[in-house]
Amino acid sequence: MQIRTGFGYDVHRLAEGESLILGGVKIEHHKGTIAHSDGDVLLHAISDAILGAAALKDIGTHFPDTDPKYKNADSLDLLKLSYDLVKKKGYRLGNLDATIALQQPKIKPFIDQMCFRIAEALGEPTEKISVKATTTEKLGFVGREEGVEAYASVIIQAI
Ligand SMILES: Nc1ccn([C@@H]2O[C@H](COP(=O)(O)O)[C@@H](O)[C@H]2O)c(=O)n1
Ligand SMILES: C[C@@]1(CO)OP(=O)(O)OP(=O)(O)OC[C@H]1O
Repeated sequence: MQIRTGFGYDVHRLAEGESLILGGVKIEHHKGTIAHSDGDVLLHAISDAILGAAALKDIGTHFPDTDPKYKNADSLDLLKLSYDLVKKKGYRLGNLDATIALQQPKIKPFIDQMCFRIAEALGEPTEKISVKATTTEKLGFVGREEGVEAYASVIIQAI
């Protein structure tokens, strides 16, 4: 069985009054992400990891942030479309593991819901999906609450 790995990373700036959407879940907070789409940094990292595993470049290539079509786009749709490309190339998700780096708020209460939304968008069981969170102990731009980062790694398998 052919197995391939993929890795994704994304960062978005945080600003007062913007929406904070992570893993398809809206989280009430005084700050949110600045982006062309809905700014779901976690789903962008996961989409890049899935595309990268199949050597299909990245979401910026497939869904450019200069295209008005993707203004305020739901990143669950972009994730689904990314996975459609990977499946078309003959691969299925083995598993995915992701980490969000965010100083505030605590997002642990929303993690299961994020995994559910991701699994639903991919049409895969939740057992294949893992999402974690960390602060950066108040260090760097994440620690200063200027931005949020996400890292994702995946395995895909040839069907
Ligand atoms: N935005 C965040 C950051 C972290 N968590 C959870 O808290 C635990 C402790 O975080 P440290 O950065 O102090 O290690 C971490 O393991 C996460 O479960 C969170 O919910 N939201
Ligand atoms: C998602 C896209 C497309 O709207 O834009 P943004 O929401 O700005 O996100 P980013 O991760 O900077 O780039 C990927 C783009 O394709």
